[in-house]
Amino acid sequence: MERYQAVIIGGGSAGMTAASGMASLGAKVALIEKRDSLGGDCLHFGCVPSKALIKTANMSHDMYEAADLLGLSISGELSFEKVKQRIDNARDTIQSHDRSDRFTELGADVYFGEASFESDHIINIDNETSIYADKVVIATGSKPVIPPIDGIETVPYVTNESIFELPSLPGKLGVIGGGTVGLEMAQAFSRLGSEVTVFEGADKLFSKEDQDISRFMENEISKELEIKLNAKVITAAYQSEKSVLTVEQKGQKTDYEFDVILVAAGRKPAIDSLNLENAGVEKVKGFIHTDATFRTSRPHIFAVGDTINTLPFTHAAGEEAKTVVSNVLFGLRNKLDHSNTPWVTFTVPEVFHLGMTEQEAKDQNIDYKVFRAHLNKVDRFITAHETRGFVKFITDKKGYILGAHAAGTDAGEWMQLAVFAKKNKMKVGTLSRMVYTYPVKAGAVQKAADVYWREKLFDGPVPKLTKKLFELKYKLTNSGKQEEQYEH
Ligand SMILES: Cc1cc2nc3c(=O)[nH]c(=O)nc-3n(C[C@H](O)[C@H](O)[C@H](O)COP(=O)(O)OP(=O)(O)OC[C@H]3O[C@@H](n4cnc5c(N)ncnc54)[C@H](O)[C@@H]3O)c2cc1C
Ligand SMILES: NC(=O)c1ccc[n+]([C@@H]2O[C@H](COP(=O)([O-])OP(=O)(O)OC[C@H]3O[C@@H](n4cnc5c(N)ncnc54)[C@H](O)[C@@H]3O)[C@@H](O)[C@H]2O)c1
Repeated sequence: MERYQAVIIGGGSAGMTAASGMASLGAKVALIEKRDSLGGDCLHFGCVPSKALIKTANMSHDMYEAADLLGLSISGELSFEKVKQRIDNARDTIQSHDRSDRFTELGADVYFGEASFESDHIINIDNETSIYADKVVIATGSKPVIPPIDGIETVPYVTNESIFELPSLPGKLGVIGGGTVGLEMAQAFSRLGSEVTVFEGADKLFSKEDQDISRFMENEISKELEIKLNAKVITAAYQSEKSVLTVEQKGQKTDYEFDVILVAAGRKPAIDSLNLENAGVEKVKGFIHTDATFRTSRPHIFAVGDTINTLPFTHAAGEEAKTVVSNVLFGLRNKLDHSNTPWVTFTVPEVFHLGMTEQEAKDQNIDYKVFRAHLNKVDRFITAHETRGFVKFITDKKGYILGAHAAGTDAGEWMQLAVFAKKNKMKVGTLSRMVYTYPVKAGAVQKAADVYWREKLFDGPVPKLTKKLFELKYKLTNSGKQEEQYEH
């Protein structure tokens, strides 16, 4: 039986990072992936295809808007095949960076097959091969939750795993779940020309965001999409090649007919087939339970990424995997908390989230301050006619950043400044005292940060003191001059 210092199960964002880190340090490593290529959900069914779709949909939407605005006309029909080609092209280009030979060149052995625990140190691959692992990293990611809706199995619904393979653009698309996946997809399909309705069980959208952001975004998104809140999908049926959802809202039941249904009702860890019980690895609320060093209930077995209950994002999975490398190989106890890990929702406008929301600051009885700027006061956004949105910083009393939130065009790009400042324990005022090129979108960050100095300099005791000082100086200078005048 082949023996390894570390076996990594799952060749997605987390698994690939852990495997390349460990192999680069010279450890004998195996990486096991159940699909026939590496890359994981992010590459095949998640971030990459969805962002390629969103960009393409926005191009189409902006083109029609521009034509309208400039008196041009557009002819021809959108080719969904071409949309899919752009998605495939982006996927293929990134896939080439995630080739398995990149890992074999680093010295790792890559196995393609489904892994499960035979015992706490023996990993079985496809019921054929068994390998010995001194240490194990579980990085098997997550999969879509299919809610218990009567008849859902009779409907040919799609999830994020199949939506990018649709043969044609759906005329009418019903989306179950108004979370990140649901809204990003719903807006993109709507912008390509589908008629989209989103059914969200909760009473609001963007529920993890700061309340100002969620209220603003709910309003923005509702301008483009049909949103049904507090909507409970009770039954699903397939009739005459249409999917019919019966939805209960405010005690009333209504039937809606769609060409395609997207189920985007959340995700759960993909750990069912791992036989965790053979290794004694414990779960809590369906996630693998770990400590802050990513050790599970069995200290030689680690878990990272979407299998654990932290932040379900690619960059979070990657950072967890980096942290775990030295913990696995050198027995260190490096920890990672996600207080400086941002996330972005790639709707239009884009939403950026870092750290505490205002409500969280209130709940923790923190004496906080808020600094904000609206994009309609920022020249770059005014010149681009993209003034929908705002920036909001939440700081402690002294101005140290606790949270940073924004909605606006490309907010995910220009708000990265806030991550640097927060991680390096800077006051929000620091973001004011640097020279920004004029005019850039990051000017919104400066505008919000400027408020810190305005309050400090102009609302505090300083202006009173300087006023007195200037009055005194004026008197002294001018009283001499007046006497001189009288003498003449
Ligand atoms: C539609 C969509 C869009 C998203 N967009 C973004 C985004 O823009 N930005 C962002 O940060 N995050 C985004 N995410 C989230 C992101 O995809 C995940 O957080 C990330 O992929 C998690 O990485 P991971 O390594 O934990 O899991 P994955 O990347 O899913 O990798 C897990 C791998 O393990 C393999 N595997 C599973 N079981 C086994 C087994 N038994 N044996 C062997 N291999 C196994 C799987 O095949 C998979 O390749 C998106 C998710 C979705 C669904
Ligand atoms: N831009 C990004 O970084 C990005 C993009 C997409 C996904 N993701 C990640 O993927 C994760 C999963 O996304 P998701 O949108 O599937 O999950 P989610 O948890 O964000 O949203 C699921 C939504 O579905 C609703 N819901 C659940 N069951 C329902 C039902 N029966 N009827 C109506 N509504 C129902 C929930 O109330 C919730 O609002 C996210 O947490 C996110 O971390 C990230």
